[in-house]
Amino acid sequence: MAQFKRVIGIVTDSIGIGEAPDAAKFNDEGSDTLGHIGTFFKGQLALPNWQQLGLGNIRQDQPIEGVAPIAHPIGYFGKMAEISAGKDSMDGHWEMMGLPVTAPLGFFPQGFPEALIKQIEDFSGRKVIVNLPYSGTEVIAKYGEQQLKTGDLIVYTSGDSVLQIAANTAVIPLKELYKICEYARSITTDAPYKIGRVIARPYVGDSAENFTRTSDRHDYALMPNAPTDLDRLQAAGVPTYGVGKINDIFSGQGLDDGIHTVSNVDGMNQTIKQVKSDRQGFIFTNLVDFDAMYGHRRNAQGDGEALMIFDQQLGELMAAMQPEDLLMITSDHGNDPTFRGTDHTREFVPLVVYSKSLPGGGDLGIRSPFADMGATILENFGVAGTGVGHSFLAALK
Ligand SMILES: O=P(O)(O)O[C@H]1O[C@H](CO)[C@@H](O)[C@H]1O
Ligand SMILES: [Mn+2]
Ligand SMILES: [Mn+2]
Repeated sequence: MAQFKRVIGIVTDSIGIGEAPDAAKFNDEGSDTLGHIGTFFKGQLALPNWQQLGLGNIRQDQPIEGVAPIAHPIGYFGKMAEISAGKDSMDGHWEMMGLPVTAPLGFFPQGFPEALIKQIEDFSGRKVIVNLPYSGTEVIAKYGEQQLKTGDLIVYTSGDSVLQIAANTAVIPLKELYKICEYARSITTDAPYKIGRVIARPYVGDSAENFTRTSDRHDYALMPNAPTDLDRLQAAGVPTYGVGKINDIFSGQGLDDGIHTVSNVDGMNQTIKQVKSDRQGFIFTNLVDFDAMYGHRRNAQGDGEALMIFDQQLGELMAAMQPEDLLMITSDHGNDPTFRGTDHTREFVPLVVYSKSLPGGGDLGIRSPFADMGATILENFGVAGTGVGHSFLAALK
């Protein structure tokens, strides 16, 4: 018998809580997404619901401005350290579900090899331009007008193992962009490429002043190379449901069902809707706006505002929860909006856990790997794991 009938896992994408022990390896010493957003807001960051659950108690020694530790948190709190070789969403989410990505994926900081570009050109009949690491909004601001005239493909990468193709849908229709990305995915899964994700980046607009990316972004991740905890849950008959980009990150593996979303607000509304329904099992939600709209854009104001909106919706979610529900909120990596560059940052991620049927107040300490989350969910549903993570179910008392 499951202790909790439902588990709701929410990933606030890219909200780290201070440099990880191995941050130096990533040149990310000093990064601190939540801490620096707090400082930026000069005490005006207010996350009362998350704080009630224990968010501020994770960092008693170095409090987050506006999110002080409280005497009696109603949830359990801790932070998690990643062991995967990369600091991308795929690494983070797979690791949460018991599959750390230990073999490094392909990185092409100087751009992709000519041979690969040529294959994409031959397949698409379009020329490839840029082929360098770039911020996705900057690359379309700079090359979008050229693309409008020529129909060339804007290929770019980042500090992650990603091949991204930006296309103005007025000259490269969405369906065509997806086809090209599917092709690019099919030729980059193995060595020497082994690219974590191919990402379709459609946008609209007729000049650099108004180019806007659309929510038709599509991520083509590598297939998990081994079963994840999602597969184990599914095989045991525990229903699994993904909200937001969860389905893309796992290439649908181990997910019975799910829904794509257009924003954080939509993602939370969809999650609340499921919680209010008679859905059972595991609901896994990713909220990507923190990352795509604010973290990579180094927009601390926007990031903090989005956190406060999330917190209000968290209040709604908590109100909708039943006593037999267990909520876990964590993140997949950092993306400090005050840090140099525009890439993810190697940080601890916050972990808070809550159920109406539990007294709360417990310190879960530092958990590593992220797979402790999946191990806890498996133990709850009585499903065997591989021993990669360590369940903290017994600490929830
Ligand atoms: O700058 P944009 O296009 O948002 O891309 C960012 O989004 C990618 C996927 O999260 C990251 O690797 C980074 O490149
Ligand atoms: Mn992410
Ligand atoms: Mn990102």
